[in-house]
Amino acid sequence: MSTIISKMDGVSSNSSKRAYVTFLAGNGDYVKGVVGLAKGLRKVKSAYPLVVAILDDVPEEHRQILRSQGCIVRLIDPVYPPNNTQTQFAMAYYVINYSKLRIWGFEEYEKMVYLDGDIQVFENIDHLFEWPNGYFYAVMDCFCEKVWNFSTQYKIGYCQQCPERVPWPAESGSPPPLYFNAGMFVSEPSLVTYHNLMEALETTPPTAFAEQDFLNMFFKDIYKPIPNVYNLVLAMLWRHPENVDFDNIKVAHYCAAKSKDRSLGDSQERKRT
Ligand SMILES: O=c1ccn([C@@H]2O[C@H](COP(=O)(O)OP(=O)(O)O)[C@@H](O)[C@H]2O)c(=O)[nH]1
Ligand SMILES: OC[C@H]1O[C@H](O[C@@H]2[C@@H](O)[C@H](O)[C@@H](O)[C@H](O)[C@@H]2O)[C@H](O)[C@@H](O)[C@H]1O
Repeated sequence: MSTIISKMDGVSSNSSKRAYVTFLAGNGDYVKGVVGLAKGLRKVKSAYPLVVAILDDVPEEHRQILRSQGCIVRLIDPVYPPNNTQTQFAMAYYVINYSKLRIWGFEEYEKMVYLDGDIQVFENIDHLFEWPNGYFYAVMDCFCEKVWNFSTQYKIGYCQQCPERVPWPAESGSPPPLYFNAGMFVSEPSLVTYHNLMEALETTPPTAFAEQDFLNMFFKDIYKPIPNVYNLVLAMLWRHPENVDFDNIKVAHYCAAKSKDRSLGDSQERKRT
């Protein structure tokens, strides 16, 4: 049962209990993305710190670089989904992204804005912390990229970004619930929510989009779609330009295959995406 505890509404949050949070694993180029994120948040004069949840395989040199950029570096243990040899992740490395779930245990914070390391912030988004408690705010994803080719949506050409283009077939029942991209979200850390996440994970077979699928299931009752100016998944530019408010983009998410080469360098680690 996914019980999510949130502070009473109307109880104003203490600003020292707010933080931007990101996740870093490995010794490759993602650290460049996180440094870019830290610089971007500083450039737009964010009032809150960037906490970097790192796995133990992040080298000390990278940790020092992050600290020199004013980041708070928090070591977390990895989180692995229940063993299931049948699982075919959309990208093999997605399994490491389950470790993001540890951040709900950061109970020293009342509210967090999570941003992937391949995200850049171009305008101040501190106002997200003022949004009412008790909801999971995130941007709707797009199903049109090849990485979705295992899915029914992709096979029939359905995308939630333009449900009128290819309507969901009546014979397949109701259309899938709105589905968010887990590269950016606003949520409230709490030990109860964290323990419920971990407990639910133990009995949830892993699926293609790993923790993103899991988070969509867990938070489905309180999910609130927000404008894609807060997490512009790059593929939206060529898949759904009509849905992009080009003059007001605040956050760009370089998660399309190959887009990272431009943002994170062209190392071996990037080749896999
Ligand atoms: O080897 C890895 C894989 C992922 N990440 C972190 O997990 C996030 C999500 O992974 P990725 O960006 O590859 O997913 P995408 O949004 O491109 O699907 C990254 O932005 C990083 O913050 C990381 O640090 N090292
Ligand atoms: O582990 C699953 C990941 O799923 C999401 O990435 C996907 C998704 O956005 C697809 O729609 C894109 O087509 C694809 O390129 C991209 O990798 C999150 O951004 C990431 O943080 C992480 O949760």
